[in-house]
Amino acid sequence: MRSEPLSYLSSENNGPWEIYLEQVERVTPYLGKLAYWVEDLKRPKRILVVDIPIRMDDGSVAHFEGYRVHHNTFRGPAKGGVRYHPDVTLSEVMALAAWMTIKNAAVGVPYGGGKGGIRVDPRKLSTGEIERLTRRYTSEIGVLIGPHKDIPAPDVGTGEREMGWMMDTYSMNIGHTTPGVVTGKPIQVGGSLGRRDATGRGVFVAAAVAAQKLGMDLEGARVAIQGFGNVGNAAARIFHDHKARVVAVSDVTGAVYNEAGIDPYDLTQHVQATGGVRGYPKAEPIPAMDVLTVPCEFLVPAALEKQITEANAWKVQCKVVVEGANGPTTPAADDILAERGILVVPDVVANAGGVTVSYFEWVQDFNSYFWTEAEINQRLEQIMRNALEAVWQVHEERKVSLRTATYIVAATRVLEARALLGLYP
Ligand SMILES: NC(=O)C1=CN([C@@H]2O[C@H](COP(=O)(O)OP(=O)(O)OC[C@H]3O[C@@H](n4cnc5c(N)ncnc54)[C@H](O)[C@@H]3O)[C@@H](O)[C@H]2O)C=CC1
Ligand SMILES: O=C(O)CCC(=O)C(=O)O
Repeated sequence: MRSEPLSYLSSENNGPWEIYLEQVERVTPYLGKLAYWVEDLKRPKRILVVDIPIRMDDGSVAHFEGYRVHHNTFRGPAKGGVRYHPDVTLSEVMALAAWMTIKNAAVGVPYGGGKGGIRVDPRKLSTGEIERLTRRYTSEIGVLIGPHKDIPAPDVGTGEREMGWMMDTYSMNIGHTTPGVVTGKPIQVGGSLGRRDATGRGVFVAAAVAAQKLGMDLEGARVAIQGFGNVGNAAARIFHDHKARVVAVSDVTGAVYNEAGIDPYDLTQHVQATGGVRGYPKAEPIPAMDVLTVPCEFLVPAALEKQITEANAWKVQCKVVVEGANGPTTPAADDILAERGILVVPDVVANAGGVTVSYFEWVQDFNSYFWTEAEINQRLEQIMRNALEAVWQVHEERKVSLRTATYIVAATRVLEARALLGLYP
């Protein structure tokens, strides 16, 4: 099948979208007849770029650039988070949307893939400005979102608060309360118990499965975590609750290290009081990027893309990388880690706990009947374990990395759906 390069992409090389395309290249030889359809994975279904003008507190008007991308909808409505970060680009949102397609198929939730974002540093805006930005963005992307079309959720720089505003704006615009339009909302307006910690909990389950497969003990295992937001913080607490030893943590303010272990609950209090991990008195400061290369059993990148690269992969000293972030490891780094015998549990299954509980939230919203936190956590763990077992089986049978194994499982599901929807050769 012929394919021309996408004309609307910038000349960016080695950006997240190129990383995703390389991952698709790597899975293609394993897709058999379904490879006929692989072009579908390389093209987002639709892209919306919006201008978001808002009134600033000083009376001026500022314009922000926002995006919503539907990568694929063969298996269900688009689904994926919304990122507020100054470096957000269309290429990045396209990749994040595509990773959602793969992830949702890998864990078997009935969604395609979508993602959104705004090029903004929310730390430089007041609460009122963020609220106006969120509401205007929601209205601007209103043509794409809806409980049966596309269901946004939190990502970097957004959380329950923004999801509440998004739900309210959408509900006002269509004239009735619509909790199912977003997930990751506050519990009081239709959110789900367990969603807040779900991604970190899923990361822990992925680490536990890896530990069992490799015959490692979780108790006392050293864990280093890059990023101490929704994902990194929950992962740190859950590892700690299971007697693993969190030895290093970083965030945008810096990194801290303590060989004897850091109590993430105590560190959270410090972060709440001071705005970041920097200056935490019960650990020593280290250079921010060293969090990726300290000696440990489990390394959890839980911040941004392209953190483990050709430049530092040879310095990584863990046994297992469990990707909490989306796209933290480049394909070249993947190869270096594999050569060095370091196992990578890839983002598209390791961090799928968030969207899995988002799925539970969506189902609960439709039924207006809410489950207990114990039910949520038990079902989450079951889905994660089933997905990881399926991926591991392919990894062992086909002798491919866990990432390619996950892509084999997921791309097969997406492209089988494609074939069943028509145009079969
Ligand atoms: N929130 C969710 O449910 C899910 C998030 N993810 C992914 O997990 C990653 C983190 O997302 P969240 O925790 O939701 O974001 P967040 O906004 O809650 O936290 C991000 C954290 O990363 C830190 N950070 C930013 N730049 C950094 C840098 N250069 N070095 C070290 N730390 C840095 C921030 O200070 C903050 O602690 C992203 O890749 C996101 O796409 C994946 C699945 C679900
Ligand atoms: O909960 C969701 O719907 C999506 C979360 C997300 O953006 C992700 O998994 O990267």
